[in-house]
Amino acid sequence: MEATVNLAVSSSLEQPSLPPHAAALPMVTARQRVLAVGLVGPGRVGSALLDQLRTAQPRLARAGLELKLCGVAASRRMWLDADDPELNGRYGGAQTWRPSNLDEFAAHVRGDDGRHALLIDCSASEAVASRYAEWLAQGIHVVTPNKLAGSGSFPRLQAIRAACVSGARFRYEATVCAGLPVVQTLRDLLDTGDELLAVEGMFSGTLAWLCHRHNGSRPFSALVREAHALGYTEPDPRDDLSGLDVARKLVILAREAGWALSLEDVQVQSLVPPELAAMSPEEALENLHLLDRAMAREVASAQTQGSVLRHVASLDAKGHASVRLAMLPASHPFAHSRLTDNIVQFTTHRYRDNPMLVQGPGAGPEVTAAGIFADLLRIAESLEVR
Ligand SMILES: NC(=O)C1=CN([C@@H]2O[C@H](COP(=O)(O)OP(=O)(O)OC[C@H]3O[C@@H](n4cnc5c(N)ncnc54)[C@H](O)[C@@H]3O)[C@@H](O)[C@H]2O)C=CC1
Ligand SMILES: N[C@@H](CC=O)C(=O)O
Repeated sequence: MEATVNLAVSSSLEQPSLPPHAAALPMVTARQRVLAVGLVGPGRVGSALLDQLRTAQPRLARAGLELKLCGVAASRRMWLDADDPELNGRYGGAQTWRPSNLDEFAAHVRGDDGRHALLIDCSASEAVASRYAEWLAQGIHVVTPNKLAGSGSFPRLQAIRAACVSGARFRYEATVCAGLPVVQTLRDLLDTGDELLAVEGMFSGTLAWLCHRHNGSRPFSALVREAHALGYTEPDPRDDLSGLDVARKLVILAREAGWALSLEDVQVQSLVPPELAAMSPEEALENLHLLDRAMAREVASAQTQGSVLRHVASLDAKGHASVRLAMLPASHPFAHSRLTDNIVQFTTHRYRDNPMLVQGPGAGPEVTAAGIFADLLRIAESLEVR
């Protein structure tokens, strides 16, 4: 899905208009930190992020951070803005779309004046994830909700980490449970000397919402379509339904803890029947009714037993990792979750008897965008004035 990009973002290069009350604020006289930002993947999450960044620009400028939103790249087209009249002239003016080229895009955002630059990947693309190491090595910071680098080939992830010797930073909080502070919480536990023993919980906003809403009154496929329209699902909802998306999150958390887990090590129960799995993404969206019979049986069986369906996952230090649809008694703590609630339960050496819980909405463009934005701000905090 490619959402329409609000080109008003290009006006970031103009003086932002201040809200009326801001006129009373003292003008910032100290030198501003400047951060050039390029966004790849203006879909549901990317568009929500552009809105949030644009809204925050005046506030951030008053706090000493000038965000230069200078480019958006989609899969086939990209838009570049520039302070450079020659470049603008050559392409018929800023705010013009032209064929996407990630080399050109990264070079444009990086500039040649030694400024701080950051690329945000809001795609779900392998091709984009494969560029991170190169960008980081060039000193460009990278922030992403895309799970493919964190859960994919281990050598590629090692190359990404190694490329950070340039001083550029790689942050990916939104890859696990969207805007919830999960990766940072785990990092803080480990950095302060705690030891991770196990993680369990509900890691899919889509499956949480589907389990919460599925009571047999509507076909399961209709609910999946609604979750897709609300922006909760992956671009291909089969990634959620097959358990792959949650398996990726487990791998990211395990690797954060220094455990060498890969996707093949995760035992996954898929809800996608083989005939649906074999279809193209477009065909699959047309044939979601193939899910209905089995899911009607699951919910009927849970109701007969006075239980609820919940999509749960777990991971431990021995490398046992699993993702499954469970029938839980109504008294189980996970049974009380609502809507897109994710629950992450960290059992650590310090939190051994009473595990630490992080809980809240775990999918949707706005909360995900906010998680990405928070990563951007953490990087911005550490920037020197140039
Ligand atoms: N929707 C959610 O609640 C959450 C999503 N995420 C992740 O955020 C990312 C984006 O998700 P959505 O916005 O929901 O998907 P989306 O399908 O709405 O947007 C993806 C965008 O990336 C673009 N794209 C694809 N390949 C590209 C390429 N090679 N170069 C440039 N652009 C490319 C697509 O055209 C599309 O505009 C995914 O990686 C997803 O896993 C993470 C946490 C929560
Ligand atoms: N599709 C995912 C989005 C967040 O990662 C989910 O439903 O959890």
